[in-house]
Amino acid sequence: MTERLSIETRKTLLQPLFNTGWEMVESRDAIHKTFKFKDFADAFGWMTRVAIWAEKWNHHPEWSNVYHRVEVTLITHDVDGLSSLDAKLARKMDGLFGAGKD
Ligand SMILES: C[C@H](O)[C@H](O)[C@H]1CNC2=NC(N)=NC(=O)C2=N1
Repeated sequence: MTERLSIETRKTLLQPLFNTGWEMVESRDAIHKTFKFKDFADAFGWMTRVAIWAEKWNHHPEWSNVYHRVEVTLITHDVDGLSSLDAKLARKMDGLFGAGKD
């Protein structure tokens, strides 16, 4: 069962993400990050890799792409707020982003 993050869990799960550039969205219990790539092919390649994990975990990002930039918002719609699934997907996105550039 998916639950909204407690105050305590927010500290342990969200703080490391804030350190990598994720931010709370104003007026919504969600997190946002802008990922910037070398070009469109890198951006779309990353989105494709993320999409496979999103499907596997049945947890999907709100995102948009313009050329080499991808804007991502993560929220758990079922609970209208942040759950551990958002932290898990955010970590995966950061990991795949780091893996894409040497
Ligand atoms: C029925 C299905 O399990 C739900 O709609 C899933 C699909 N993907 C989802 N993705 C996100 N981000 N939040 C959800 O609550 C969610 N729910």
